Amino acid sequence: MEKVVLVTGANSGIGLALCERLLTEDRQLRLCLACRNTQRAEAARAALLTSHSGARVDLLHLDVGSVLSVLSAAQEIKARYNRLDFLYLNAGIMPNPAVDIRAFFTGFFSRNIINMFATAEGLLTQQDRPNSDGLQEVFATNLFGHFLLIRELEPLLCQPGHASRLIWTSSSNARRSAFSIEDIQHRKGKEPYSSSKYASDLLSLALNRHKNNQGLFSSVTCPGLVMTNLTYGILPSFLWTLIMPIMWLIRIFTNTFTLTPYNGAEALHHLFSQKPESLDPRAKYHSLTSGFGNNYTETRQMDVDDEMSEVFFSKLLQLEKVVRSKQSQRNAEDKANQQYVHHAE
Ligand SMILES: NC(=O)C1=CN([C@@H]2O[C@H](COP(=O)(O)OP(=O)(O)OC[C@H]3O[C@@H](n4cnc5c(N)ncnc54)[C@H](OP(=O)(O)O)[C@@H]3O)[C@@H](O)[C@H]2O)C=CC1
Ligand SMILES: CC(C)CCC[C@@H](C)[C@H]1CC[C@H]2C3=C(CC[C@]12C)[C@@]1(C)CCC(=O)C[C@@H]1CC3
Repeated sequence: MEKVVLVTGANSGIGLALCERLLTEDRQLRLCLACRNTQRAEAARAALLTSHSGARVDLLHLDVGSVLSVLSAAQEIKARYNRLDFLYLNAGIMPNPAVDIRAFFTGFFSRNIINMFATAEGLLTQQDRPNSDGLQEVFATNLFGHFLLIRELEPLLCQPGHASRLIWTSSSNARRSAFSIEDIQHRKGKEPYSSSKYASDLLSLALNRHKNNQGLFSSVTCPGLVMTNLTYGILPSFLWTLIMPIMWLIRIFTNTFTLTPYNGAEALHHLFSQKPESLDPRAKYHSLTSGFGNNYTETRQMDVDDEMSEVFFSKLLQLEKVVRSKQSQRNAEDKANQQYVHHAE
């Protein structure tokens, strides 16, 4: 039976590399690239079909940071497919990043150097802002849009006698200290990216608790440090060019510098062939690359607890209600406006 796999943020970086790897693994696959940028999505599809002629690759417009787009994309998915085996929740942003150079040099000459390079702890801040739905953009894109998508797709994902899988692209930058259960959207802090990734770790745990008995299994991955559009946005390009040889050198000392999207997609690809029974709901699956360039996946325990994940889950359900009712109000207003224009004409 052909598997249906949907990947969000599939037009570049880790998402696109994952699609390449999945098509190499399973030629029968029906792959759906869910992307917000249609032009880039078409280019990605063309590239995939060049290396895998005859493959079944569909496109779907999805801006995961927009409630309206998520709701209409979900309708489209339910109309197109009668099953969804894998949903890769991969799209992500890190807007306006800034590196704390002083913290970098302090860390560089300390015992914390390896951890600093692996997790960017204390190094990175971002500036976030509310989007047109009134949600913080990083939270909306990296977490809430995906949550809403899962909720909308439950009829496909939770089918009796059939297991479906969620696979999150989290990060080594996900830190409990950056997340506040009182401020789940991270309105007040300067580490919305770290907070949103920690939130995905919490949500995955809660989803497993609530949905495993309905055949839905969630896992969290960490791709390591990968050179993609997201990372290239952190430093000016001349600086990346300057430090690139150093980055390849550091790779000898830390296996988390996976660097290429192909390597970064290792754990995401590894999970594709794992049976649901073998998954650990509290584990993060890390893509790692040895100094000799060999890829492997390692499981490490996440710093998450049941109580916090449960509170977080109920807060998300509450927010979902608010967001849905706002959206229906908007739809009603739009309809009324259209009727008004129609009558006026
Ligand atoms: N690179 C790294 O070192 C690491 C990355 N990650 C995570 O990996 C994931 C993939 O990022 P990466 O490949 O590095 O970076 P890229 O910028 O190459 O890929 C990000 C993808 O997400 C898409 N995207 C962003 N916002 C939206 C949106 N609102 N709706 C739909 N798609 C969207 C982008 O599409 P578009 O072309 O439209 O912008 C793009 O396809 C992210 O979740 C990131 O946080 C985690 C750890 C490390
Ligand atoms: C100032 C310079 C000479 C050197 C700066 C190096 C940093 C830019 C990088 C060191 C650790 C990196 C890292 C990430 C981004 C780039 C670094 C901060 C991530 C935060 C990228 C996105 C992730 O999800 C995790 C990465 C962890 C490590």
